[in-house]
Formats: sequence, structure tokens, C-alpha cells
Amino acid sequence: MEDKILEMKSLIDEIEKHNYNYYTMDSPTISDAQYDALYDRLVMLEKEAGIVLPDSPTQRVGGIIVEKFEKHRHLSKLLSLDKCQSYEELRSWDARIRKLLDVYNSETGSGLEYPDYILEYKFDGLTINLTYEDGKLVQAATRGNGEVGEGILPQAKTIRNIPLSIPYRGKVEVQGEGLMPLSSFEEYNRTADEPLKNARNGVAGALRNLDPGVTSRRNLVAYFYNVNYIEGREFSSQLEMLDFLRENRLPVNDYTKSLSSVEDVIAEIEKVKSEMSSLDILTDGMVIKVDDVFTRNVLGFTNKFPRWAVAYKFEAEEYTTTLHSIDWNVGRSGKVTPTANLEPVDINGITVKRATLNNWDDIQRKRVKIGSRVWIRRSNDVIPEIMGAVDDGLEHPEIEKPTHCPACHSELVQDGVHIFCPNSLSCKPQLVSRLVHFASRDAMNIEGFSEKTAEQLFESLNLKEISQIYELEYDDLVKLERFGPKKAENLLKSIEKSKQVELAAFIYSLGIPNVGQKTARELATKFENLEGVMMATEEELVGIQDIGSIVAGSVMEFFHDETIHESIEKLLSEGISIVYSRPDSEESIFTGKTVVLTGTLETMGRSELKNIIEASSGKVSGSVSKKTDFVIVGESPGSKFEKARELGIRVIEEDELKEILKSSLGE
Ligand SMILES: NC(=O)c1ccc[n+]([C@@H]2O[C@H](COP(=O)([O-])OP(=O)(O)OC[C@H]3O[C@@H](n4cnc5c(N)ncnc54)[C@H](O)[C@@H]3O)[C@@H](O)[C@H]2O)c1
Ligand SMILES: [Zn+2]
Repeated sequence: MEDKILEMKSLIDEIEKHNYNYYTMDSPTISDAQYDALYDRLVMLEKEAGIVLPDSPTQRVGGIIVEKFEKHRHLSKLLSLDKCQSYEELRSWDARIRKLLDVYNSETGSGLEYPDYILEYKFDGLTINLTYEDGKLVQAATRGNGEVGEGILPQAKTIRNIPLSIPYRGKVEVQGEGLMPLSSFEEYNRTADEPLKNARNGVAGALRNLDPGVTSRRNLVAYFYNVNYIEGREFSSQLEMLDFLRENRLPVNDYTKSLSSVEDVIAEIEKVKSEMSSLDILTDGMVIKVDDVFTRNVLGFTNKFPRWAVAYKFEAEEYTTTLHSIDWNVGRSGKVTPTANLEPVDINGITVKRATLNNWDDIQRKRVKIGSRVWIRRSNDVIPEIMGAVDDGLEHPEIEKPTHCPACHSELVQDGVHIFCPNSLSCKPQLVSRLVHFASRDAMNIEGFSEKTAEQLFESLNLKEISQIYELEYDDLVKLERFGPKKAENLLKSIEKSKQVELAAFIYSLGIPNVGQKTARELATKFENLEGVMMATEEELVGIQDIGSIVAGSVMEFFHDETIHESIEKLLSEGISIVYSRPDSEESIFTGKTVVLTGTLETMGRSELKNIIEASSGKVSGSVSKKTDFVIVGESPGSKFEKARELGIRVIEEDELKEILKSSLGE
């Protein structure tokens, strides 16, 4: 008995910790199946011991409500659902209901019939409870702890199929589920700088985000399935309730099935199960509800679940396998990250041999060791993630934290939770992936520049700096292995072609940390020229829709670096010319004029200024003559400055230049 209570206490602590991670932080650290195993064990112990400790999670719904949201007390408690995972359990649930009704009938002398069941999808998203008053949407809330939820009205309003007003005038609360369609999820991840792990995290993170702009960009949908509270109206069945929802233009999923026995329910589940994977929304099972409301009232509730409904959960798409070893790899930014080598396991026809772990802290937190059995979750075709280790009671060797770079053996440095190889100048994987990124299709688009090519250039031609790509010569290339005259020529041609580049692609090619293609495009649209991006202030940056302080910080820090300025300058002097696609930015005071540059400008390189002037059809000339219209003067100018004064040519100093550029580029 003592032992049981001790185990219950430790399970309660552990489950509470997972509840917090799951419901409050939206970032579970173990799989649902693992969680359910802990939970079921606790339920079993409570049954065996006949004791329920006062703080047991089996007596409560949901998680902790965070302060940052306004609180909303639900007009009627939002419950969880009892669950079953096999048809056997489903049959006993049905038998229990029939027994309860038999007892009711014999005690009251009524002739209540065995119920019809309504089958619905079990949507796997985040519960939303909407409050309408006088036909107006006045609140939206999460389930929270069942009694009090978090007010997320501005966030919910971004969901396009939620009506802001309904015909029904009485006070009403309707319950449904917010979901991120898989198509939105894929679309989002295609361009996101920080991809979402799965659609469920996508919706929870979006609705519980203080910035409704974030919610809006995730393109969520919602489906409603319950009238939780209503004034001035009663329903006699679930079907009638669903009709009410539809009449009030609340989105109700097309799938609802009415069935008259548990065997019919099972047959129907078998049928829909096979079609589930083609749905655009996540479902993790089916919900079976007694249709008749009077019968529901007879059956009643436990403190956590209605007795008249149950969730049939599909087997989770989670698998276990053995972790053999960890590879540490160096990325473009020098970040050293772990990849696990696994005993191959088949997941829906795909053989999985490798999985990610985020960093060393993540390995510790998940208690993953060499030889552990680990849970992996397939997250929409990307390389699967390790969710945690199975506690098998065995001692396994720890995974060691690397101290030296696996590629160049430099001593590693820790920055926050990540470790980095500081040798950015000659650490091969860093350079190779930087070259590959630079040449990639969405960046400079140098056709035929593969990873293999980058490695060859690094190894055989000692190519260490990106600008050296533009100094490659036919004679160098042709003698490389796997290269012949044709291939050498083609590569040179595509290198030449890449010199005309759009601003967004050029920004992307620089590989600024946290700046993906999408952010690069936004920067290009906002600033319209490279100089603007390089000089951007924090205020200007965070003013852009999708840019927060982290990305803004990355951009500023990147351009703060003198060596970055030099390498950009080098690229431009190799003949890279940025195509400014905004047509009206071409008209400026330089249009049709001849300009001479002298001295050093603080804020931009010469080649860049030359590009800007040429983009507005101006000409840059090397010497001052009577034909010169302007002389732009920087720090320590040469004799051209004097000549300009002699000839009375208009001199533009840097401060004035900035003003001109700002106004001519339509700031
Ligand atoms: N991995 C973890 O750390 C962790 C932690 C806590 C919870 N969990 C997971 O969450 C589960 C428990 O969560 P829960 O209490 O939210 O229960 P649940 O998600 O299993 O089911 C109840 C909820 O289903 C929703 N639902 C979807 N479709 C519905 C429909 N058609 N009709 C009625 N309701 C519908 C409702 O919002 C309801 O509140 C656990 O079994 C576990 O899988 C995981
Ligand atoms: Zn290194």
C-alpha cells in the first residue's frame, strides 16, 4: 500500500509536468502514447488502492491558464472525453450504458430505449468555446481547466469560417475545435524560417499567441460540434443541435453518422478509418455520442467526462526503435547538431534510419542514451523527431557532449542551448554549405553547382570565399575530376548568368541567420535596396509584418560585421548587379545624369551606389569634366572634389545623399 501511494505521488508529479508542457507550453516532451500509459497506470493504481490523492490529475480537466490572457469563465463546464482504444473497450462502454438504462427503467418504471449513437470525427486541434450575446461574438476562449479558459477573441476572429454575428439572439456558448489544415501547414512550412513541428502544435501555438497576426498567417479553420450553454432554447438531440449550429452559419463538419447499435458503430469506424489519412485536417479518432438528450441526462457525468460520450482513439503514429549512435554535424552557421542513427523501422512504408534531436539539452531532457529504445514520431514527411526514451530500467551509456568540431577539430563554443564551431573561415562543412546555399535555386540560382561541386572547389581549388566563385576560370575547372570541357563551360555560363540577381534572392543568398526566403522577400519589398536593408534600424525591422525582435536582431548583427560589408563589396565588384524590380524607383535625380564618386562613404560601398545610380539610368564616370552633373563626396576625397569645386559642379555629401535616396526610393 505504502509503495502504491509513493508510486501514485511520483506519477502525479510526472503527469502534472507533462500537462504543463502540453497544455500550457504547447510543447510536449513525450509522446501521447507514453503520456496515456502513465495516466492509465495512475488510474489503475487509484482503482486498486481505492484511494485518489487530492491533487490527482485524473480528477481534473486540462491545464494551467496563463496570466497573459484575459480569463473567461465558461457558462457551463467544458469536459474532457473518456477514451477507449479497442473495440472491446467500446463494447463494454455500450454495455455499461445499457445497464445504467436498465437500472433507470426498473427504478422509475419508464421504458427508455437503448440509444442511437452519433458518430463524429475526433478533431485533433485546440478546443474553442465561443460566446454570442445578442447575436454578436463577444468572447472566444480555450478550454483551460474546464471551468476557466483563456480569452482569445482577437485570435479566433482571424479564423475566417467563424461568424462574427449569428441570427440567434439569446446568450449561447458553442464548443468546437480550431485546426490547422494540413494544406495550410505544408504551405506555411514551405516558406517559414522556423518550420512548425506538426499541425496540432501549429494551431495551439497560433491561438495561444498574443499576436493575432501570427494566428492569421496560419490559415486556421474551425468546426463546431456542441452547444454548451443556451438561453431560451432546448435541444432534444445531437442532430438537432448540429442543425442549430448550421442555421447559425457556424461551421459544422460534413461528416456525422447516426447508427443504432455498437456493432454498426464499429463497422462504420472500420470504414472511415481507411479514409482518414486523405482528410485535410488532423483527427485522432472518432467520438461516439448518445443522440437523445433526455437519455444523456439520465446517464449524467463523472467529474471529468460525460457518461454518454466516448472517444475511440486510433493507434498513434508513434513507433519505438533502438538508438545506435549520434552523429554531430556542422551546419552553415557553424551550429553543431545531433542526428540519431536508429535501428531501421518501417513507418507507413517508409524506412526510417535517422531522426533529429535538437541539441544536447534536448538529449538530456528526453533522457536519450546510446542503446536506449526511443519513441519517434513521424511529422509530415520531414525527418522524424525523437520524442523521448522508453524507461527500460537498464543502464545505458550517456551521449557525450562534443568538445571539438567533428570536421575541423576546433574547440567548440556554447551559445545558449547550442554549440558552435567558431572556425567559420576554413571549417569544410560550414564553407561547403554556405557555397551550396549561395548557389541554390532560390538564392543566386547557379545551375549545376551541386554539393559535390562545392566540395571539389573547396578541396582542389582551395575556394574559401564566396566571391571567388566569380573568379573561377575554365582552365581551373576543366582539370577537375568529373569535369570536362562541356561541364566547365556550362558552369561558367550559369555563374555568369547569376550575376543579374533580384534583391530578395541576393539577400537570401547572404545566409543571414533566421532570414529565410520569405523574410528576404519582405526585406526587399520594404527597403527596396540593399543599402536600406544594411542600415535598417530595429524599429524599421520590427515594423515589418512577420519580423519580430529575434529576426531583427539577426539582421542587424549580421550587417554590423565589417567582414560582411567587405564580402558584399567584393561580390558587387565581381560584377553582381542587383535588379531592382520596383519600376518607379528608377526615376531619381540621377536619371540621365553623369555622376562621379570620390572618397569613402560610410554607409555603402561604391559598387552598391553605382548600382543604384545605374538602376535609375544614371551614368557613373571616373573623372570630373564639364559634362559631370554631380560629384558625390565621401570621407577624405581626392582631387576630383577640388576639380568639381573649380568647375562649379554640384557636390553631394553623404548626409544629403541619404536624404535623396530615401525620397527618390519612395520612403
Ligand atoms: N504528450 C503529453 O505530454 C500530453 C500531455 C497531456 C495530454 N496529452 C494528450 O491529451 C489527451 C488528453 O487530452 P484531453 O483531456 O484534451 O482529451 P482529448 O483530447 O483526448 O479529448 C477531449 C477533447 O476532444 C475534443 N473533441 C474533438 N472532436 C470532438 C467531437 N467531435 N466531440 C466532442 N469533443 C471533441 C474536445 O475538445 C474535447 O475536450 C491525452 O490522452 C494525451 O493523448 C498528452
Ligand atoms: Zn569546424
